[in-house]
Amino acid sequence: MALVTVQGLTKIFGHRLHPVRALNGISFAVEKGEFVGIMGPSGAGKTTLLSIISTIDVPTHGTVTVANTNVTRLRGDRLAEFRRANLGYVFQDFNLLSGMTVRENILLPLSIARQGVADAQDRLAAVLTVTGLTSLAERYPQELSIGQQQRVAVARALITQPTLVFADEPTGSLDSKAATELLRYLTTINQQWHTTIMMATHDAFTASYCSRVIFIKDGTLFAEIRRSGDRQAFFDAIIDMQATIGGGGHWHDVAHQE
Ligand SMILES: Nc1ncnc2c1ncn2[C@@H]1O[C@H](COP(=O)(O)OP(=O)(O)OP(=O)(O)O)[C@@H](O)[C@H]1O
Repeated sequence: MALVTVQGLTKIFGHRLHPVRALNGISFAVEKGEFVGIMGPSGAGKTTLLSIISTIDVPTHGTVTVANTNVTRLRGDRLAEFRRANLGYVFQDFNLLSGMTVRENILLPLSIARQGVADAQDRLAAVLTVTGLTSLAERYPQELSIGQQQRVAVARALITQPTLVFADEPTGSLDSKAATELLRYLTTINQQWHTTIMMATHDAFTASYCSRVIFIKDGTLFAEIRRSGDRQAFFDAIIDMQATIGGGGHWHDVAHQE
């Protein structure tokens, strides 16, 4: 049973006379426990796709089902409740609050959702461990490296124990060492907690940590590759696919070194 089903998704932006078709009838499914990368040239529709699946935007046509709920139909309180119960968000500009410690930033989503305090402390200990932040819990964001700040954003996304985590260019502002570290933590979360992750990225190295990469071009599904062997072989396959998809797109494909 798929956790996410995307069916005939179309998004048209702009004025009737100058429409921009960002998504063009795209369909695919994601199983529970997958770590899925979304790649494609600049303007292919990656952010638009992730925004609609994550309920931040609505499609012009088509449906998205997450955990048996048609999320494209949800509005108001029911949408807010669905997000709180099921979804976690990690973005490139991670928006930590500078007046709050790491611990307070991570706990913030729970105070909004009014979870019991005893449970919150258990969850806090678990997410601090899985993101390697236990010793930094009482620091303020500005006392951390950029990579550590991004891990706080991941911990904050995980504190509600979401079924599905969305990451849009999560390594975009990190150097290669911090990116590698973050990707290792995301892999641990995916493998130990079975959290399903959907991640948009330009970067083949980043995508090589996924279990499957979906390539989109001009708002439609171009190809997909599954990781079967080691990460280096998967990285090479991703680079080959980027060359194949090529065609007028712009890749920011600076390979990271481990
Ligand atoms: N709010 C908007 N209004 C009009 N056009 C938009 C809007 N958002 C996106 N688009 C257009 O839709 C298309 C897909 O954009 P999107 O941001 O989803 O691509 P992307 O694959 O994430 O690109 P990038 O890799 O450059 O971030 C582009 O042609 C873009 O210009």
